Amino acid sequence: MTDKTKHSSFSHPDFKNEVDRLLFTRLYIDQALATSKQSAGNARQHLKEAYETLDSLDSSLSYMNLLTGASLLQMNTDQVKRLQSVYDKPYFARIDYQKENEEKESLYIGKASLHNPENQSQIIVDWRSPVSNVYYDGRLGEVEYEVNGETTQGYLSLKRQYQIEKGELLSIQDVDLTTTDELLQQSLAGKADNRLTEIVSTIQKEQNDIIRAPLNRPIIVQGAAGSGKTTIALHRISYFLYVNSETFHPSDLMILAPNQLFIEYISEVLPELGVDKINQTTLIDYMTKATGQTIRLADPVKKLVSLIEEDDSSEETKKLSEFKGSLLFLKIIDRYLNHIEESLAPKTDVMLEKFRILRGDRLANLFLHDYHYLPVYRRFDKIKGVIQNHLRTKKKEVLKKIKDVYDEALEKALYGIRNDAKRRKRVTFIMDTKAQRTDAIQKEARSTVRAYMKQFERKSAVDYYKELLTSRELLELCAPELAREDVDQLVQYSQRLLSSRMFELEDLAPIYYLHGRLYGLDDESRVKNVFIDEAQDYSYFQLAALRKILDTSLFTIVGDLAQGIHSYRGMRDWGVVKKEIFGEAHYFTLQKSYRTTIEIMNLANMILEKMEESLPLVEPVVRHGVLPSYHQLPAASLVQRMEQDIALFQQENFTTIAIICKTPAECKRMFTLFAASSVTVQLLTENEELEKNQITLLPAHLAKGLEFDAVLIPSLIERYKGNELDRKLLYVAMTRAMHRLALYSEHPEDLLLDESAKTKMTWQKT
Ligand SMILES: Nc1ncnc2c1ncn2[C@@H]1O[C@H](COP(=O)(O)OP(=O)(O)OP(=O)(O)O)[C@@H](O)[C@H]1O
Repeated sequence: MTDKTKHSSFSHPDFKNEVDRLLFTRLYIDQALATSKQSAGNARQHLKEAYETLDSLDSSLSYMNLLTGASLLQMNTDQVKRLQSVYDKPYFARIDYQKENEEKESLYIGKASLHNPENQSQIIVDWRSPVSNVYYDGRLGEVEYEVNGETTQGYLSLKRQYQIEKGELLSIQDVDLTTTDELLQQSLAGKADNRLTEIVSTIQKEQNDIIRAPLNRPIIVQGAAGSGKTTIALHRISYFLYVNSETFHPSDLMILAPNQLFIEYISEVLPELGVDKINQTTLIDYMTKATGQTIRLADPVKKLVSLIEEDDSSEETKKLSEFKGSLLFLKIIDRYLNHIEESLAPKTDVMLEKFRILRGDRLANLFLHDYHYLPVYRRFDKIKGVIQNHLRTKKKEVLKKIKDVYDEALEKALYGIRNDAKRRKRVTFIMDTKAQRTDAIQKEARSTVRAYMKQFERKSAVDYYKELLTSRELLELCAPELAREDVDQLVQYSQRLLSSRMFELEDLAPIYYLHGRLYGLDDESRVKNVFIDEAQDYSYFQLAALRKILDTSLFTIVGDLAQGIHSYRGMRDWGVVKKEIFGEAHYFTLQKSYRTTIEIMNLANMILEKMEESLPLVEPVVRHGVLPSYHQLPAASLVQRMEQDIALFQQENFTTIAIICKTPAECKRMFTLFAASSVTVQLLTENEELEKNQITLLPAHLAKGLEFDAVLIPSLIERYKGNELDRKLLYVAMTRAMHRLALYSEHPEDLLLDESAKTKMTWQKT
C-alpha cells in the first residue's frame, strides 16, 4: 500500500466506524470463545466488563445486544479453532447489498463465518457462502447469485476492502469500476515465501468462476503459467467441502501432485483455508498403493533426461511411451480383460458324486452377465455363494435319493429273498453300501465348493500385464491394430525391461487399471473426488484409468500444455480429454499470469510463441518490474557473475532465489562450481524440502509449479536446443520468476535468445 492510499484511508469518512466495527468483531470473537470455555454466568460478567471498556461505539445498544448473543454461542472445537485462527484478521472485505424487497445489509466477508444466535444476523460471512459470490463476481449495481439452484437478485452499492494486520485496521479501499484492485496489487508485489498461500481476499472473477463451477461435474482448466491453477484447485477443495460438509469427508478427496517437493510447497494452503486430512499424494504413490503390490519403477527422470539428451534410444522410448499412454492401449487392455474373463468363466458343471448340482453354463452366464458390474475376481465370491446355496439344498435331495434307492432295495431283499443266509448277506451289503455312499457324499460335500473354486487361477495384475507384454500371441489377439513389427518391438522392449525386474512409469496406470478391473480397490484407495495438478504431464491412459476405476465424475484437472515437458506420453490436446474421457466436463482457460512482472512475461511469451501448441500469449496483470538481464560471457566467468547478481538480489531483500538448470547433471556441475564460492546453495532433489533463506539449485522439470522472487538461468555446458522439449523446459524455468530474471551463457542461442530478445532484456557482453 502506498503512503498516499494509506493517508486517504485515514481520512476516509467511515474510517472510525470501521475501526469500531473491527474492535467489536474481535470482542465478539473473544466473548464467543470465552463462552465456550467458561460457564454462562462467568461469560456474562466478562461481557459486561468488556462493554464498559469499549467506549467508542456509536450504536452501543445494538452492539451490546450482539455481545449478549455471544454468550449464547456454544461452539464446537473446530469452530473454536477456526475463530482463533481469524482473530487477527476477522474479515477482508465488506459488501453493502440489498436483496430484492429486503433491507440493505452490510456484510463482512472473512475466512470463517460467525453469526449471532439470538437473531441469526451475520457478523462475519464465510467467503464460500453463496452471498459472497457477489463480492467476487459482481460489479456495483444490479447483481445476482444462486442459492440451491435459485437465483437471488439484488443491488450492490458498496464493495470495500480492508488491510488488517494483527487486529489493527491499516487501510480501507472502496472498489468501483475504475479503481484497480489495490489489495491484489499489494499482494502480488509482496515477496514470495517459499510456500504457496491462500488468496481469498483477492480471488479474481475468472478464478472465482472456476472455484464455484458446478461441483458435480468434472472441470478441465488450461491455465497459463502463474495464472493461479494450483491455488484455485486448492480453493475449490475448500469450497467443495464447505458446500458438501454433510456428505463428504476430507478423506474422500485426493490431490495428485507431481512430486513430494510440490506437496510440501502447497502444504500450508489447505490448513489456512480450514481444511485438514486430505490425501495429498503423487500418481506413482497412489497407484502403487492401490494395487497393493511392490512395483519397482525405473526412474522416470532418467527417461526424461535421455529424451532431453536425445540419445540413441529416444525415438523408440518416445514411440512406446506414447503408445502406453494412449487410449488405443486402453482399448487393447479392455480386450485383454475380456479375454481373461472368458477364460476364467466357469465351464464345468458342479458335481456331487455323480449328481449334477449346477450347470457350468448357468454359472458362466452369472459370471459374464449378471455379475458383470463387479471386478472379475470379486464375482467368484458371488459364484461361491451360489454354489454353496445350491449345494445345501441339493445335498439333501441327493441324500434322500440315495436313501430311497437303498430303502427300496432293502425292502426288495427283505421280502423277496427267501434264503436266510442269502438275504442276510444281501441286506448287509445294501446297508453297508448305503452307509458308505452317504458318508462319502457328506464328506465330498464338505469340499465340493473348495475343489470347484480351485480351478480358477488367481494371478496378480502385475503377472497378467507381464504376460500380455511378452506374448506375441496375446498381443496379436488383443491388438489387431498393431503391425507385426510393432508387436515385435513391444515384446523385445518389454523383455529387456522386465529382465531387470523393473517397470516404467507408463506401465503403472495399465497395472492399476487391470487391478481395479480384476480385483477392485480397497476402501482407502477408493476416493470420490480427485484434484489433479500439472495434468499436462499425464497421459490419456492415466486420466482414463483414474476415471474408470474410481467411477466418479468429480475431477478437477488443471494444467498448462505450454509446460508439458512429458508430452511424449501423448497429452497434447485437452479436446481429447474432454471428448473421450470426461465428456460432461466444463472447460475453462486462464490467460492472465499473477506471478510474473510484465517484463518477465514478455520474454517468456517469446518462447511460448515458438511452441507447436499455438497457445495464446500470456497476459501479465499490470505489474511492472525491471527488464530481465542477459550476460553473455565465457563459461569460466559465469558463476562469478551469478554470485554478484545474487548479492544484488539479496540487497533488494528478495528472499527466495533459484538457479534453474536444464538437467540434473548440469545442476551438479553448477553445484561443484558454487562449492568453491562464498554463496551457499541447496541442490534440490525430488524428496527434499525447500529450505528457507537458501539459494536453491534445481533442474527445470523439478521447478514446475514452484515460484521464486528471483530466478537465474545459466547454460554452462548444456544448451537449450530449438526442439519442443527444450523450449518447454526453458519456458518453465523463466516463468518461475516473480520479480527478477537473469540469464547467462556463452552464446545467446544457447538460451534461445535471438535479435528480438534484445528489446526485451538488458544485454551485456563480457
Ligand atoms: N487472485 C490472486 N490474488 C493474489 N495472488 C494470486 C492470485 N492468483 C494467483 N496468485 C498468485 O500467483 C502465483 C501463481 O499461482 P499458482 O502457483 O497457483 O499458479 P499456477 O497457474 O499453478 O502456475 P504454474 O502453472 O506455473 O504452476 C502465486 O503466488 C499465487 O499466490
